[in-house]
Amino acid sequence: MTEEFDTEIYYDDDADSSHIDDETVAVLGYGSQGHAHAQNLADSGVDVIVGLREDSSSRAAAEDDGLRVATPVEAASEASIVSVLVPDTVQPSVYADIESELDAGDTLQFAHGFNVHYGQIEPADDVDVTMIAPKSPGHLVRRNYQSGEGTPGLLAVYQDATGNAKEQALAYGKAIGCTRAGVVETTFREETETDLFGEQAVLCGGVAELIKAGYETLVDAGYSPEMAYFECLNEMKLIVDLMYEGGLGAMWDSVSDTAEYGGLTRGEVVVDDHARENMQEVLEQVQNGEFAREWVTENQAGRPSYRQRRIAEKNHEIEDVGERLRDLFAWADETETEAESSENDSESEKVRADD
Ligand SMILES: NC(=O)C1=CN([C@@H]2O[C@H](COP(=O)(O)OP(=O)(O)OC[C@H]3O[C@@H](n4cnc5c(N)ncnc54)[C@H](OP(=O)(O)O)[C@@H]3O)[C@@H](O)[C@H]2O)C=CC1
Ligand SMILES: CC[C@](O)(C(C)=O)C(=O)O
Ligand SMILES: [Mg+2]
Ligand SMILES: [Mg+2]
Repeated sequence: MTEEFDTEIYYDDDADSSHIDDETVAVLGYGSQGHAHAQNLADSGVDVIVGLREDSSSRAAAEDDGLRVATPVEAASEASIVSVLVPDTVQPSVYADIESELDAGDTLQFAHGFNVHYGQIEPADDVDVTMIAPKSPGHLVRRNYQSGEGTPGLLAVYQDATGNAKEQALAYGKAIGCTRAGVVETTFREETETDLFGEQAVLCGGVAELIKAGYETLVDAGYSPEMAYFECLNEMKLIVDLMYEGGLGAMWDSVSDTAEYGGLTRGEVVVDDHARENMQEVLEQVQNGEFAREWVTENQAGRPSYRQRRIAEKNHEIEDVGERLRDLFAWADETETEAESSENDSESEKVRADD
């Protein structure tokens, strides 16, 4: 454990596998996170049972991967740790089905705090409620486990009925490979609010809008779509790789002085005070529950706005240009292989299903 920072970071040596070795873990869902947790747990010697609907499209994949599969109710009934890895929007109804299968002293384990934090799931007082949230898409959680690297994650304890919740969560984090890289202790509230803000304002929403706005600015000014694609989307990965390896400094060191001066003076023109005020508003809507209420209502209404926005995003010109360009260049094969290996990525399956 290191205490160099205010937050504590836990590694393999801080986790005692005996807290999970003799338990049965029900992994509900076999999508992005579910397939990674289930396979990593099993490879770490933990008894795993995957909980899926009778007619689940994921059932064949889980069985092909050598895992036992049952319904969520059967799996929860057999297990002492229930890892809830179905989509956030269906977790409340799946929880309602399995609630009566939880015995005193069992554990409800999450990878994101949305439903507990916003009161969509109210666990009984006599169960432990914990979170190990890998800070990564599920396919990398699996890939990093297999390569030996591990994936950084967060640990939080919402409810400690047994007095053993944190130790068991750490053992779970070790079994899925997170403590190899490092696990940071946090709370359900902090994980939920920072995760939602990050994906909305920066990682997913912010970056996608920045890319499209840059692309449209160049194309509207008469530059070729191919140039705009390379400049605003393709090169993004190469720049972010440098930041990932060595922070912003590594990126500024590697680009030309011209890029560095231009970036340092013009970046703040684009992300100006107005953009920062908008970010603040996005954060407030996460903090005061407005986003959560909107997302719950959107689902209850059958996702009309979500579907419409997905279609518009898919039909953006940059997607067509990118598809054609990726086919023409050497890295196309590698990209395709990675996408194909993401068979369990239900996000991409959902998009395909909506097509
Ligand atoms: N995606 C990620 O990388 C990350 C996700 N998380 C969190 O992990 C959790 C899981 O997310 P994610 O992995 O994206 O989920 P997915 O969308 O990938 O989950 C899909 C899986 O859930 C099953 N499922 C869907 N609906 C039901 C249902 N009603 N009953 C039973 N099973 C069902 C699907 O099976 P079927 O074939 O039956 O539809 C499929 O196996 C969430 O809390 C999320 O916030 C945290 C960090 C990153
Ligand atoms: C960044 C998106 C994420 O929060 C994640 C992969 O961590 C998610 O909800 O998928
Ligand atoms: Mg996240
Ligand atoms: Mg998230």
